[in-house]
Amino acid sequence: SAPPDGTPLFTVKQAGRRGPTPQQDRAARTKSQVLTAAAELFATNGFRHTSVKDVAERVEMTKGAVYFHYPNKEALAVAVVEHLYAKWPLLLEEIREGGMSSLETAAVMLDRAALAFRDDVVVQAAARLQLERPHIEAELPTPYVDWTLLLTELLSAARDEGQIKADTDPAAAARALVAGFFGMQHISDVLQHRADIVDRWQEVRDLLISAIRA
Ligand SMILES: CCC[C@@H]1OCC(CO)=C1C(=O)O
Repeated sequence: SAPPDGTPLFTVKQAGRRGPTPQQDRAARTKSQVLTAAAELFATNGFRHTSVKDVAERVEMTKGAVYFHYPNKEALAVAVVEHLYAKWPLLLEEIREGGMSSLETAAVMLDRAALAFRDDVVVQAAARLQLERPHIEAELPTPYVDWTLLLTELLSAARDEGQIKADTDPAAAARALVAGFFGMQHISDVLQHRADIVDRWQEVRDLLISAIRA
């Protein structure tokens, strides 16, 4: 029922609203701009040839404004790589809503990953940073393991659902798909700046999936 002083209920709810304040919104936008600028520089020039000064200049902010969000260049690299790995559970959730089979879900996950590696500069930067990890003094997430686990689970379900051969080893097939995808995206990047990644991925995918499909 309405509050005793007659204030419409929605005003009271607005007053207790837990959403971000305009200041918090602005800080979140700035932080995102800084991360994207760092990703663009990491993707193009690599970790060692990118400075916090370069990032600040790219977003027309002071170095202090960058340090407010990220204490150093290594923190920027960690944030970029963490952004890469945060994408996949959300993507899996979205694909699962489509009600596809486990095998189709695995294939579509990697199809979408190919598009992300072609179009998303944060993903491109994360892939380069993972190759440069020996020169980055920070704890970066271990590469490949998330994908291998995700695909192992999907292929185990696909085997149980009769979509792939009963004698398939899901973990071995998952490792082959991750290796195939990683190698494919790396070669496409070196030779074609990933312009042909979708075609190259479809070749790898069709060969590997046809080898295990029931
Ligand atoms: C999906 C294949 C693996 C994927 O390819 C590039 C890359 C960057 O390190 C990956 C990862 O860490 O999982």
